[in-house]
Amino acid sequence: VESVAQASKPRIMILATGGTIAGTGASSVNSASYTASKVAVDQLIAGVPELSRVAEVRGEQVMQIASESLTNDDLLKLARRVSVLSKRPDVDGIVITHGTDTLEETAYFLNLTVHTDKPIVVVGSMRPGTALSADGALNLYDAVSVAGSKDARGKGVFVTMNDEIHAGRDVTKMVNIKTEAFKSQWGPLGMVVEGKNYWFRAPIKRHTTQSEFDIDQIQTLPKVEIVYGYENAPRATVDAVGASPGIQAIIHAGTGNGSVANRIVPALQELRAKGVNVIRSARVPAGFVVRNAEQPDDKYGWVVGHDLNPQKSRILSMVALTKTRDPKELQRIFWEY
Ligand SMILES: NC(=O)CC[C@H](N)C(=O)O
Repeated sequence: VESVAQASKPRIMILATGGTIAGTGASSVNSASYTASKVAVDQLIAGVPELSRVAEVRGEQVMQIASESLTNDDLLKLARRVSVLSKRPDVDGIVITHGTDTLEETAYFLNLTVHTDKPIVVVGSMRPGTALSADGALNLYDAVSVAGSKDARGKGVFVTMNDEIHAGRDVTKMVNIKTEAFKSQWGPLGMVVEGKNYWFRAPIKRHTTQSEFDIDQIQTLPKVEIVYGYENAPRATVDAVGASPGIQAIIHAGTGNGSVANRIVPALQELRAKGVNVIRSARVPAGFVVRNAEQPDDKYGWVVGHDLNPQKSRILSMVALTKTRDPKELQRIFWEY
């Protein structure tokens, strides 16, 4: 009877990439100063024996880095591994442990490019495992329970932090220091309590199996950079970034409703004339950029980033540019994903 019960448990792969969830501090009171990306995946799993209550887990160390140092090559490597594992009949779901600083970018990239119905959950922590009230163990337990849940199938990529289940597309790191670091402006999808999932909503934007993008067909990612808007910002920054060899799009992290300083508008227009796409996003952490408000996007051939923040706008632009450089098509993609 015991072995039958064992066999019926979902089989979850845990891919470890580093971050605070794999961090260690000098003492239990070091919640903020510690070294990230130290603990190996087997040790992480051994530290949470409760995982065996909800799943049969296996671990794999894909990399061991702080997420602020993640490159496009790292992202492609991780996504390809997730894609391969998601096709295996002995894998029911995938959990990725990750540093929290750029976790939202990785989660959105996987959401856009991995073709699977199987749950993929990206998870991190705000305190290292050595700290008082460390949050990584419960976050990981929650992630594994979501990855093994039938209710989570076909809903794209998730992030589980602080008992909440967030859509990888919507979630962003809003607060540093605190364990309630991750928020979605449209709300979380659900919660995990004692390993049980409670769902309240589902994502509406295209993802995973419904996506026109597929990691198995993406060889490289085009260069897309971000420039920040602020009082007295010079056009020289835009010019310098625009002169970067091979650049295909520039994300303008504008003020307010994606507004652009009068001295920067001509710099962006010149780049557009050279074939570089201009995406208007905003530095404001919530709301969304309205097309043709603040700037005449139709007239300039610019694209608006919808409700995606600058870093997520960069992820979607890179993925979209693997298929098209037409700003009308790019805008359609920004509405749909
Ligand atoms: N809380 C964290 O995971 C931050 C640690 C590190 N800066 C990273 O993003 O990997």
